[in-house]
Amino acid sequence: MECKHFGECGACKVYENGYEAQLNQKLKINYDRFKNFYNGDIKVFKSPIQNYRSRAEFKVWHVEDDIFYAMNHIEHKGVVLIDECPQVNIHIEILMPKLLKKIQEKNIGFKLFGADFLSSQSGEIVVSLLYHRKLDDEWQSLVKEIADELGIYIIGRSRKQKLIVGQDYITESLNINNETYKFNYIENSFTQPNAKVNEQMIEWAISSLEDTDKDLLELYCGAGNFTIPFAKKFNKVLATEISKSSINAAKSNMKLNDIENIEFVRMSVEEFVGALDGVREFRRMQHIDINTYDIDTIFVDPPRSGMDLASCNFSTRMDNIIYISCNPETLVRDLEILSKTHKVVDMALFDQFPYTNHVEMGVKLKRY
Ligand SMILES: C[S@@+](CC[C@H](N)C(=O)[O-])C[C@H]1O[C@@H](n2cnc3c(N)ncnc32)[C@H](O)[C@@H]1O
Repeated sequence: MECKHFGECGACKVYENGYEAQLNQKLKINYDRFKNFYNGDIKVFKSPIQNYRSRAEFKVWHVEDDIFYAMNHIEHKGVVLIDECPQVNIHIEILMPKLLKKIQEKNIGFKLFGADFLSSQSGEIVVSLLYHRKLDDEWQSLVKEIADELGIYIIGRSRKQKLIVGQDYITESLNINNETYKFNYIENSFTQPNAKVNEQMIEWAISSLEDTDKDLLELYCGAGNFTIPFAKKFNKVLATEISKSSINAAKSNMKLNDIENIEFVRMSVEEFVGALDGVREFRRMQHIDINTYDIDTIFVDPPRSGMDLASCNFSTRMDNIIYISCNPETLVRDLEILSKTHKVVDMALFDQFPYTNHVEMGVKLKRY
């Protein structure tokens, strides 16, 4: 396990023991939860025990003339003031107190209620400052000074306003099977929160792909996090996603990695499945001739709500299904449908969210 104190660190030992105990507990719960679908070994992919989160959202709390980072209390009403946060990556952790100090020095804290951080592993950072007031030119010039002094990008957000100081994205490098992939992560769009676990998740998913000369269909592709490292394994890839900013980022990420065989389409899964079945025509699908695709594998990574019934039924037309889930409860519901035609042949637990009850699961299914 990584220790940021570079040695025999008592504090880290305490973290590590607590971490392992909780991870074992999560594993036990999920063996039990999925026992009706799978009784092989669940592969486990661990997180660093601290400094693992590449993005984090805090409230900004005002106490008289002072301001603090804060979070909602988990057990009761009210907030917890935060003076250190070892969960965020080391670059965000170092930045947090410095930024707060600058906000006070430059007097730009009036009606500031939130600060969202997004960082790459190399330390490129964009911070969104959220306000209950209109932001003016004076704010912009003071914030430019802060951004320059701290070497970060800052976005000011208030109702119907988004002011960009620098740029509204960072570029992350992921190491996947000893190759480097670059991704532009756009502020306020979905990105995987735990970079080290994300790398392991993509590697597991690649290892689950069959060698094939056929094509891949991906639903819920985001900014191409899986799509781009997958592309070499397939002749062509068709990938869909509902968010406009994510699909635009996915297209630019494809270019950033010199990949050409992916077609990204902005469509909800519901629209896409309907369009393929001819229920309705969509202009956004007009340039795609689905008959030129020979798809035998589908990869899905839905939000916490899981897939809908129509998309689950649609997926069962494929020989191979790979499902990444950030909510085991909706995964169980969806497996009830998928397992009627497909057998679960492999499962993995990714500890994206240490010290919480949440886990990310990976499932590989093959047609009976
Ligand atoms: C868990 S994220 C995964 C994104 C991507 N695979 C990644 O690893 O970064 C789920 C994605 O599903 C998208 N999404 C949510 N509801 C959707 C829907 N009904 N149809 C298509 N995409 C949807 C979200 O915008 C988000 O990008």
